[in-house]
Amino acid sequence: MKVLYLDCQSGISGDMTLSALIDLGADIAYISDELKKLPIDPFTLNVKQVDKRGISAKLLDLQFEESEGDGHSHEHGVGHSHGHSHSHAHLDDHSHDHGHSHTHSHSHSHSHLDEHGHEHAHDDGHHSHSHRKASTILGMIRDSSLAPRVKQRSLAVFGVIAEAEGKIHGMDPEEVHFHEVGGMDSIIDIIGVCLAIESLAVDRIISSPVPTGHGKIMIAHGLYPIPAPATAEILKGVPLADFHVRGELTTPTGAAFVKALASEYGQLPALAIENIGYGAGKKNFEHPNVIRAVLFNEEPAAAREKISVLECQLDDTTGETLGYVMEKLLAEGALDVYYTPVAMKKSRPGTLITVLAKPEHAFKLEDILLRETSTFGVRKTEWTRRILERDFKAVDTAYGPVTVKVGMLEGEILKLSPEFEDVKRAAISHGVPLRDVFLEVQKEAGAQFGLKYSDVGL
Ligand SMILES: O=C([S-])c1cc(C(=O)S)c[n+]([C@@H]2O[C@H](COP(=O)(O)O)[C@@H](O)[C@H]2O)c1
Ligand code: NI
Repeated sequence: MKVLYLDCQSGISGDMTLSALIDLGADIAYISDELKKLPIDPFTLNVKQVDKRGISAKLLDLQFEESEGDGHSHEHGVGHSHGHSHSHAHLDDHSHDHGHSHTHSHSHSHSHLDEHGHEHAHDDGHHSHSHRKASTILGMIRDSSLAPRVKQRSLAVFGVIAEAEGKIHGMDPEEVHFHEVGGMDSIIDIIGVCLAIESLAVDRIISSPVPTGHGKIMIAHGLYPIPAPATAEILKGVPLADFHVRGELTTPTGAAFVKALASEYGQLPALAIENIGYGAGKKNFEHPNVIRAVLFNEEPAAAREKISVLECQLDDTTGETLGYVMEKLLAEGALDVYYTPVAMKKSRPGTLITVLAKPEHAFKLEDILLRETSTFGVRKTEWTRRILERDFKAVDTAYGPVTVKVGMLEGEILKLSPEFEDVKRAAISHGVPLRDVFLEVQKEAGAQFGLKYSDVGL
């Protein structure tokens, strides 16, 4: 299973991410071809190699083809309901960290209010560009021929942005009219990233903590704080990085990737790296302004799981209490509990209590140790364990049905283990030795699963 780690040490934006994934090996022709099936402006998608403080990285080179006659390169294929000719749609037209280079001849003034032509749109707090209404973009994605996971991921990203914009502007998310974030570039960045993820066959995404940058940014709405309100809204629940740089490091689109696509936040996973890609931001800082995309190949997910290990040792607890505590821990969901005799300080013999638990049960089990034993503290460590896939099958025997636990490695049956309580019940009810029932289950289970007796772990 492929795992993608987004190392956002200099923040994250749409074009940086797309560049990094292309650098990582995503098929640019596939991305471009799939995007061209959508009703969007004609474009060419390229990347060029740039140097960002000594790191060679890909920079997105997205060019829109000029349309004849109107001097306006963007016909806004999504919706096309507006007749006015202001040139507003492109989110990279302002000074924040975007790598798109445009070749259109019409003059983008680089004064945001003007170039986005949005002043009119804000008179009543609503916007008239139906081509950038959230519901129109979401509809276009739903009606497209994009692969199911590409659709699902793109909808999730746009959904997160629409929710945030809706909250900021006090509107229904479906009715939100994107400005910068709704431009053709953004549509290409967002769906392009989802296509790139598909091209790399990524199943799981982890993101580093995210630095936002600080200061002010001029956008269509005016002079806004950094992080922009939409970015801040989207980043709720995402750990921020303790790295403070003047300027916008993370944009709403970048934040939305992290929020909608990553299932975990944290450090690089403890896996072998397969490949690394660097995507450049447009700005230059004292640090390399790049995002690093790292690809891992993980063992099949089912084969390894996380467990919590709880420990404490006691030198003043009775055997009666220890017996009671073990039963209680198991009843409350511990996977296993075991006691190890230990020699403790002051020459005292003691008992080390070890509890294996699912991470979600750890807190409750710690409570039991703290309340029911004399300990003043509990240690917790996180382990992973590789386990066989398992299934439970009923096997008919001369002593009635007995449940057998089947252990498999990549589909191959390695172990058949009769459930002890079933065997015990059958032995008692038939008045036969436990061993006779075991041997009978061994014979029947071996025959049912086509294993030799010697392969049946009885
Ligand atoms: O377009 C809109 S409404 C918009 C809102 C906000 C808010 O925070 S609200 C911020 N921005 C700025 O647009 C650019 C583009 O962001 P991308 O995610 O499309 O790269 C960025 O500078 C945002 O701060 C736009
Ligand atoms: Ni607005």
